Amino acid sequence: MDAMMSASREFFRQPSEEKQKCSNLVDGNGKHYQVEGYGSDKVVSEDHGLNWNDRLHLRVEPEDERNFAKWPSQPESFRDVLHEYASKTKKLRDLVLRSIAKLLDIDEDYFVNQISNKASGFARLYYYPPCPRPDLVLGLRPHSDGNLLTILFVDDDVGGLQVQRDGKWYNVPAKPHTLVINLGDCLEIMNNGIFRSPVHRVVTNTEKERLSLAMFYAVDEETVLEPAPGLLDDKRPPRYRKMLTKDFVAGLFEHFRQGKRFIDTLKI
Ligand SMILES: O=C(O)CCC(=O)C(=O)O
Ligand SMILES: [Fe+2]
Repeated sequence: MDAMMSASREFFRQPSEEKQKCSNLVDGNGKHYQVEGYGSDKVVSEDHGLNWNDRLHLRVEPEDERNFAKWPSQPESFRDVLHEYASKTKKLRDLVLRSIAKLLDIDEDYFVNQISNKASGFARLYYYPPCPRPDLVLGLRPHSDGNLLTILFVDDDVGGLQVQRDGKWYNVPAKPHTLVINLGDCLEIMNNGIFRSPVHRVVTNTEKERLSLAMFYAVDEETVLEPAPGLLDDKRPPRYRKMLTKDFVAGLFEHFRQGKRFIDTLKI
Protein backbone atom coordinates (compact mmCIF):
# COMPACT_ATOMS: atom_id res chain seq x y z
CA MET A 1 0.00 0.00 0.00
CA ASP A 2 2.83 2.37 0.89
CA ALA A 3 4.59 1.65 -2.39
CA MET A 4 1.39 2.40 -4.30
CA MET A 5 0.79 5.69 -2.53
CA SER A 6 4.43 6.75 -2.97
CA ALA A 7 4.34 5.94 -6.68
CA SER A 8 1.16 7.99 -7.00
CA ARG A 9 2.63 10.91 -5.07
CA GLU A 10 5.76 10.84 -7.21
CA PHE A 11 3.65 10.84 -10.34
CA PHE A 12 1.62 13.89 -9.29
CA ARG A 13 4.74 15.77 -8.11
CA GLN A 14 6.29 15.68 -11.55
CA PRO A 15 6.26 18.74 -13.78
CA SER A 16 3.14 19.22 -15.83
CA GLU A 17 4.92 18.32 -19.12
CA GLU A 18 5.76 14.88 -17.76
CA LYS A 19 2.19 14.24 -16.56
CA GLN A 20 0.76 15.50 -19.85
CA LYS A 21 2.45 12.58 -21.59
CA CYS A 22 -0.47 10.55 -20.16
CA SER A 23 -3.05 13.24 -21.00
CA ASN A 24 -6.73 12.38 -21.33
CA LEU A 25 -7.16 14.96 -24.09
CA VAL A 26 -7.35 13.47 -27.55
CA ASP A 27 -6.17 16.43 -29.59
CA GLY A 28 -4.69 18.71 -26.95
CA ASN A 29 -7.31 21.44 -27.46
CA GLY A 30 -9.32 20.60 -24.37
CA LYS A 31 -12.50 19.59 -26.20
CA HIS A 32 -12.14 15.87 -26.76
CA TYR A 33 -11.59 13.70 -23.78
CA GLN A 34 -10.98 10.01 -23.53
CA VAL A 35 -11.84 7.95 -20.52
CA GLU A 36 -8.27 7.01 -19.67
CA GLY A 37 -5.39 9.27 -18.80
CA TYR A 38 -4.29 12.22 -16.73
CA GLY A 39 -6.17 15.49 -16.39
CA SER A 40 -9.33 16.78 -14.87
CA ASP A 41 -12.82 15.55 -15.61
CA LYS A 42 -14.78 16.49 -18.68
CA VAL A 43 -17.12 19.42 -18.16
CA VAL A 44 -20.56 18.00 -18.88
CA SER A 45 -22.66 20.92 -17.75
CA GLU A 46 -22.15 24.61 -17.07
CA ASP A 47 -24.55 24.35 -14.15
CA HIS A 48 -22.25 22.82 -11.59
CA GLY A 49 -18.84 23.72 -10.19
CA LEU A 50 -15.69 21.90 -11.19
CA ASN A 51 -14.03 19.32 -8.98
CA TRP A 52 -10.88 20.55 -7.21
CA ASN A 53 -8.67 17.68 -8.24
CA ASP A 54 -6.35 16.19 -10.80
CA ARG A 55 -6.71 12.56 -11.59
CA LEU A 56 -5.17 9.71 -13.49
CA HIS A 57 -7.65 7.12 -14.71
CA LEU A 58 -6.38 3.76 -15.95
CA ARG A 59 -8.02 0.52 -16.99
CA VAL A 60 -6.67 -2.43 -15.02
CA GLU A 61 -9.26 -5.10 -15.96
CA PRO A 62 -9.49 -7.07 -18.14
CA GLU A 63 -5.75 -7.33 -17.90
CA ASP A 64 -5.25 -7.88 -21.63
CA GLU A 65 -7.02 -4.59 -22.39
CA ARG A 66 -4.67 -2.38 -20.41
CA ASN A 67 -3.54 0.60 -22.46
CA PHE A 68 0.06 1.06 -21.40
CA ALA A 69 0.38 4.19 -23.54
CA LYS A 70 -1.54 5.94 -20.75
CA TRP A 71 0.35 4.31 -17.87
CA PRO A 72 3.12 6.59 -16.58
CA SER A 73 6.67 5.53 -17.32
CA GLN A 74 7.85 7.70 -14.39
CA PRO A 75 8.33 6.90 -11.58
CA GLU A 76 9.87 3.75 -12.99
CA SER A 77 8.24 1.48 -10.43
CA PHE A 78 4.75 2.75 -11.25
CA ARG A 79 3.59 -0.03 -13.58
CA ASP A 80 4.80 -2.91 -11.46
CA VAL A 81 3.43 -1.40 -8.29
CA LEU A 82 -0.01 -0.75 -9.81
CA HIS A 83 -0.03 -4.23 -11.32
CA GLU A 84 0.62 -5.80 -7.93
CA TYR A 85 -1.82 -3.53 -6.12
CA ALA A 86 -4.56 -4.28 -8.68
CA SER A 87 -4.07 -8.03 -8.41
CA LYS A 88 -4.55 -7.79 -4.64
CA THR A 89 -7.59 -5.52 -4.77
CA LYS A 90 -9.20 -7.89 -7.28
CA LYS A 91 -8.94 -10.70 -4.74
CA LEU A 92 -10.31 -8.36 -2.10
CA ARG A 93 -13.26 -7.53 -4.38
CA ASP A 94 -14.18 -11.21 -4.55
CA LEU A 95 -13.72 -11.67 -0.82
CA VAL A 96 -16.02 -8.74 -0.04
CA LEU A 97 -18.64 -9.90 -2.57
CA ARG A 98 -18.63 -13.38 -1.04
CA SER A 99 -18.99 -11.91 2.44
CA ILE A 100 -21.95 -9.78 1.37
CA ALA A 101 -23.62 -12.82 -0.25
CA LYS A 102 -23.12 -14.80 2.97
CA LEU A 103 -24.66 -12.00 5.02
CA LEU A 104 -27.66 -12.04 2.69
CA ASP A 105 -27.93 -15.80 3.01
CA ILE A 106 -27.69 -16.48 -0.71
CA ASP A 107 -25.22 -18.59 -2.69
CA GLU A 108 -21.79 -17.36 -1.65
CA ASP A 109 -20.64 -17.07 -5.26
CA TYR A 110 -23.74 -15.35 -6.60
CA PHE A 111 -22.20 -11.88 -7.03
CA VAL A 112 -18.77 -13.17 -8.02
CA ASN A 113 -20.44 -15.25 -10.73
CA GLN A 114 -21.98 -12.10 -12.21
CA ILE A 115 -18.48 -10.90 -13.08
CA SER A 116 -17.10 -12.43 -16.25
CA ASN A 117 -13.49 -12.10 -17.32
CA LYS A 118 -14.64 -9.26 -19.60
CA ALA A 119 -15.78 -7.09 -16.68
CA SER A 120 -13.90 -3.85 -16.31
CA GLY A 121 -11.82 -2.52 -13.46
CA PHE A 122 -10.36 0.97 -13.34
CA ALA A 123 -7.79 2.58 -11.08
CA ARG A 124 -8.42 6.26 -10.43
CA LEU A 125 -5.64 8.12 -8.68
CA TYR A 126 -6.61 11.50 -7.28
CA TYR A 127 -4.59 14.50 -6.23
CA TYR A 128 -6.55 17.17 -4.33
CA PRO A 129 -4.36 20.25 -3.82
CA PRO A 130 -4.90 22.50 -0.79
CA CYS A 131 -7.68 24.91 -1.66
CA PRO A 132 -7.78 28.59 -0.61
CA ARG A 133 -11.60 28.68 -0.51
CA PRO A 134 -13.02 25.38 0.79
CA ASP A 135 -16.31 27.19 1.31
CA LEU A 136 -16.64 27.67 -2.44
CA VAL A 137 -15.43 24.49 -4.04
CA LEU A 138 -15.69 20.74 -3.51
CA GLY A 139 -12.92 18.25 -4.16
CA LEU A 140 -15.49 15.93 -5.70
CA ARG A 141 -19.18 16.64 -6.24
CA PRO A 142 -21.84 14.49 -4.56
CA HIS A 143 -22.46 11.21 -6.37
CA SER A 144 -22.95 7.53 -5.77
CA ASP A 145 -20.63 5.12 -7.56
CA GLY A 146 -22.41 3.62 -10.57
CA ASN A 147 -20.40 0.41 -10.56
CA LEU A 148 -20.46 -2.73 -8.44
CA LEU A 149 -17.82 -2.09 -5.80
CA THR A 150 -15.15 0.55 -5.13
CA ILE A 151 -12.08 -0.04 -3.01
CA LEU A 152 -10.82 3.30 -1.79
CA PHE A 153 -7.43 3.99 -0.26
CA VAL A 154 -6.80 7.43 1.25
CA ASP A 155 -3.39 8.80 1.99
CA ASP A 156 -2.36 8.98 5.68
CA ASP A 157 -4.94 10.78 7.74
CA VAL A 158 -6.22 13.52 5.45
CA GLY A 159 -9.99 13.59 5.82
CA GLY A 160 -12.41 15.08 3.34
CA LEU A 161 -14.62 12.18 2.35
CA GLN A 162 -18.20 12.63 3.53
CA VAL A 163 -21.22 10.42 3.21
CA GLN A 164 -24.83 11.57 3.11
CA ARG A 165 -27.56 10.09 5.25
CA ASP A 166 -31.07 11.52 5.59
CA GLY A 167 -29.90 14.76 4.00
CA LYS A 168 -26.97 15.27 6.41
CA TRP A 169 -23.25 14.94 5.66
CA TYR A 170 -21.03 12.84 7.91
CA ASN A 171 -17.23 12.67 7.85
CA VAL A 172 -15.69 9.33 6.99
CA PRO A 173 -12.68 9.02 9.29
CA ALA A 174 -9.34 8.69 7.47
CA LYS A 175 -6.98 6.22 9.06
CA PRO A 176 -3.56 5.11 7.79
CA HIS A 177 -3.60 1.80 5.89
CA THR A 178 -7.38 1.54 6.01
CA LEU A 179 -9.47 0.83 2.96
CA VAL A 180 -13.00 2.13 2.50
CA ILE A 181 -15.25 -0.23 0.57
CA ASN A 182 -18.09 1.48 -1.22
CA LEU A 183 -21.08 -0.33 -2.63
CA GLY A 184 -22.04 0.84 -6.10
CA ASP A 185 -25.47 1.23 -7.71
CA CYS A 186 -25.19 -2.13 -9.53
CA LEU A 187 -24.73 -3.97 -6.26
CA GLU A 188 -27.62 -2.06 -4.70
CA ILE A 189 -29.85 -3.35 -7.51
CA MET A 190 -28.49 -6.91 -7.25
CA ASN A 191 -29.08 -7.08 -3.50
CA ASN A 192 -32.55 -5.56 -3.96
CA GLY A 193 -31.76 -2.45 -1.94
CA ILE A 194 -30.90 -4.18 1.35
CA PHE A 195 -27.42 -2.62 1.24
CA ARG A 196 -27.46 0.80 -0.41
CA SER A 197 -25.01 2.66 -2.57
CA PRO A 198 -24.24 5.79 -0.54
CA VAL A 199 -24.12 9.34 -1.87
CA HIS A 200 -20.72 10.79 -1.01
CA ARG A 201 -18.47 13.75 -1.80
CA VAL A 202 -15.02 15.10 -0.99
CA VAL A 203 -14.57 18.50 0.66
CA THR A 204 -11.40 20.55 0.27
CA ASN A 205 -9.13 21.98 2.95
CA THR A 206 -6.76 24.94 3.05
CA GLU A 207 -3.65 23.25 4.41
CA LYS A 208 -3.09 19.73 3.28
CA GLU A 209 -2.88 18.08 -0.08
CA ARG A 210 -4.86 14.86 -0.28
CA LEU A 211 -4.17 11.78 -2.36
CA SER A 212 -6.55 8.91 -2.81
CA LEU A 213 -6.84 5.88 -5.04
CA ALA A 214 -10.15 4.36 -6.02
CA MET A 215 -10.34 0.92 -7.66
CA PHE A 216 -13.67 0.66 -9.47
CA TYR A 217 -15.02 -2.77 -10.26
CA ALA A 218 -17.93 -3.32 -12.61
CA VAL A 219 -19.90 -6.17 -14.14
CA ASP A 220 -19.65 -7.02 -17.80
CA GLU A 221 -21.74 -4.79 -20.07
CA GLU A 222 -23.82 -7.73 -21.35
CA THR A 223 -24.88 -8.83 -17.85
CA VAL A 224 -28.55 -8.42 -17.01
CA LEU A 225 -28.71 -6.23 -13.94
CA GLU A 226 -31.47 -7.45 -11.64
CA PRO A 227 -32.15 -8.30 -8.00
CA ALA A 228 -30.74 -11.74 -7.10
CA PRO A 229 -33.58 -14.28 -7.45
CA GLY A 230 -32.53 -15.82 -4.13
CA LEU A 231 -33.56 -12.60 -2.38
CA LEU A 232 -37.06 -12.49 -3.85
CA ASP A 233 -40.31 -14.13 -2.81
CA ASP A 234 -43.97 -13.16 -2.41
CA LYS A 235 -43.18 -10.95 0.54
CA ARG A 236 -40.03 -9.48 -0.97
CA PRO A 237 -40.79 -8.36 -4.53
CA PRO A 238 -38.11 -6.83 -6.75
CA ARG A 239 -37.59 -3.16 -5.98
CA TYR A 240 -35.78 -2.30 -9.23
CA ARG A 241 -36.55 -2.81 -12.89
CA LYS A 242 -34.09 -5.08 -14.64
CA MET A 243 -31.94 -3.92 -17.53
CA LEU A 244 -28.75 -4.66 -19.42
CA THR A 245 -25.67 -3.24 -17.72
CA LYS A 246 -24.68 -1.34 -20.85
CA ASP A 247 -28.06 0.44 -20.90
CA PHE A 248 -27.62 1.19 -17.22
CA VAL A 249 -24.20 2.73 -17.86
CA ALA A 250 -25.60 4.86 -20.70
CA GLY A 251 -28.41 6.03 -18.39
CA LEU A 252 -25.93 6.81 -15.64
CA PHE A 253 -24.02 9.29 -17.75
CA GLU A 254 -27.13 10.94 -19.07
CA HIS A 255 -28.58 11.40 -15.59
CA PHE A 256 -25.29 12.51 -14.03
CA ARG A 257 -25.15 15.24 -16.66
CA GLN A 258 -28.49 16.47 -15.35
CA GLY A 259 -27.38 16.15 -11.71
CA LYS A 260 -29.73 13.20 -11.05
CA ARG A 261 -29.29 9.60 -9.94
CA PHE A 262 -30.35 7.06 -12.53
CA ILE A 263 -30.94 4.34 -9.94
CA ASP A 264 -33.81 6.40 -8.50
CA THR A 265 -35.68 6.12 -11.80
CA LEU A 266 -35.46 2.29 -11.74
CA LYS A 267 -37.26 1.86 -8.45
CA ILE A 268 -40.53 -0.02 -8.68
O1 LIG B 1 -11.17 10.60 -3.22
C1 LIG B 1 -12.04 10.07 -2.52
O2 LIG B 1 -11.88 9.88 -1.31
C2 LIG B 1 -13.35 9.61 -3.11
C3 LIG B 1 -13.31 9.23 -4.54
C4 LIG B 1 -14.67 8.82 -5.05
O3 LIG B 1 -15.66 8.89 -4.41
C5 LIG B 1 -14.80 8.31 -6.43
O4 LIG B 1 -13.82 8.32 -7.16
O5 LIG B 1 -15.90 7.88 -6.81
FE1 LIG C 1 -17.25 7.81 -5.40
